[in-house]
Amino acid sequence: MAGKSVSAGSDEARASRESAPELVVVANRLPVDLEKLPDGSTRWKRSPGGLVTALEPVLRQNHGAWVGWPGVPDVDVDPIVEDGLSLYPVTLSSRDVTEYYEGFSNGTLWPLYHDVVVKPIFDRTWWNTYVEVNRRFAEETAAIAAENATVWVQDYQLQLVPKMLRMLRPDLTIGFFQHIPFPPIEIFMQLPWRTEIIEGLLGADLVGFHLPGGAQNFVYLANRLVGHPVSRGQIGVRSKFGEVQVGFRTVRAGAFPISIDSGELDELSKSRSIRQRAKQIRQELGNPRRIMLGVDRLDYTKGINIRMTAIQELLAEGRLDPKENIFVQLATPSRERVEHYMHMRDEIERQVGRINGDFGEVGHPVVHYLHRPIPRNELIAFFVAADVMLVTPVRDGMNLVAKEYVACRSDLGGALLLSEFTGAATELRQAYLVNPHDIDGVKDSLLAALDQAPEEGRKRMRALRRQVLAHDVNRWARAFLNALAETPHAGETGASLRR
Ligand SMILES: O=P(O)(O)OC[C@H]1O[C@H](O[C@H]2O[C@H](CO)[C@@H](O)[C@H](O)[C@H]2O)[C@H](O)[C@@H](O)[C@@H]1O
Ligand SMILES: Cc1cn([C@@H]2O[C@H](COP(=O)(O)OP(=O)(O)O)[C@@H](O)[C@H]2O)c(=O)[nH]c1=O
Repeated sequence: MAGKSVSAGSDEARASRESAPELVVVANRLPVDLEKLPDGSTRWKRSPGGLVTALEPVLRQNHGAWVGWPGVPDVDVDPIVEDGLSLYPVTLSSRDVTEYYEGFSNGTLWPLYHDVVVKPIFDRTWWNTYVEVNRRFAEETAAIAAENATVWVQDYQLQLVPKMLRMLRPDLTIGFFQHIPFPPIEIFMQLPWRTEIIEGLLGADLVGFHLPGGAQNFVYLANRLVGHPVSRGQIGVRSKFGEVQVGFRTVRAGAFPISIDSGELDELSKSRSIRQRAKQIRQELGNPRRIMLGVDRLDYTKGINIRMTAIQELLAEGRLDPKENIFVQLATPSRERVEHYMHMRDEIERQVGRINGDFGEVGHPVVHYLHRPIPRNELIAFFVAADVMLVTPVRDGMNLVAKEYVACRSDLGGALLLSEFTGAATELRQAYLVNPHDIDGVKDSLLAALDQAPEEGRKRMRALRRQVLAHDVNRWARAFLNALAETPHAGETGASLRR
């Protein structure tokens, strides 16, 4: 890759930075994945997940650069410029993928940060590779960013990058955003490398979280684990930031709930082609009275098994008629070589088989389950077609799908069943909010959502849409980047710091 062997501080590197990007996003994945086809050729396809959904439009509008992994191991790809967005691929070996991505990121940090919903694995080899790969991302970024550029590092896979990058390029303004929950102190303290992670994050000027609780946990840990003086007081949403004094630098921590391009989705969902496709989907499903929908990466945090259990029990109790109600679960394959994901898939597919075996008829299954990525327009048509959207994670940083469903319901139809344990639940208060651990509560709320009076449904959806349309992804990015630009420079300390 260009710039690879040039040291960040050399004259050559500085000269090439004159036309270099002023805004650089650094994320584990590029917004596109390289796909290897059976004939040996390759093509690019959109990467899964909400991080890409949120950041891609922002970066395109700002003609920025994106540093990330192209999604397959052992490929060396040249930088690409497409539609004003420059992509700088970082190569990961098969071993890196196993130990840094599947191992430390998704076998250690992911379950630890999601309430230890499955047991995290603490493996020193994985940690060492995590450090090594973080260093590579920092070096790649240091080599391409313009003088005094703004660099925005994303998510739990790259928590050491801010500190490493600051050491390589002290001229940069560095932001970090955590897309998954930042866990309660007692849980975080289990991590053998807890101090290194906090120190890594403290390399940033601004550390962002979806919710004030995450920011608060981080500020507390900066004091407890590293002994830095920190500010007191409650952290607000997009306001009232926490502060950590790191030598002469002030690091701020704040809450910035992420969102979607709601205006675009609203428009698209009203288009003739999407409306027609939504109608066709209902027909293809046999024109049932009511369609329930789930849309997720196949991840054990998403509570897909919980909604299946609720539906199964309601059918068994005769409270849900299998002739009138069908459930569509769209599940994108995710992290398929990680053991807990394999178990989850087996469990869900058993549940699908059992429900259809017990309650389906030939040609009329109750559950329609697709295990593949669904293209964006097709997803939008499903959102328009569905009567109740089921979002039941046991823990989720935000959950953009919940917001997307709302943005697509300009007809004020449909109902959103939403777990209290998603970031989205703090904003979408007029959803049917459920505790996913309380199956009876989930069942009752599901029936209430299915049977809601039309006026009640419209009232709820109107309020939900007001929230989602007013708080879009652009507002999120602007709020974060403006706060980053206003971060006090070295020496300008906050008022009330405590050790
Ligand atoms: O890259 P993968 O391992 O395939 O995973 C996909 C993404 O999943 C996670 O998404 C999170 O970010 C969303 C946007 O902020 C948020 O709504 C959701 O609650 C999170 O789970 C992960 O954090 C990303 O890094 C992954 O790319
Ligand atoms: C299943 C599916 C999803 N999408 C899109 O992916 C993101 C998912 O974001 P969310 O915040 O809900 O969760 P994670 O980031 O995965 O943890 C959302 O924009 C979906 O529309 C998709 O494009 N295709 C799919 O099949």
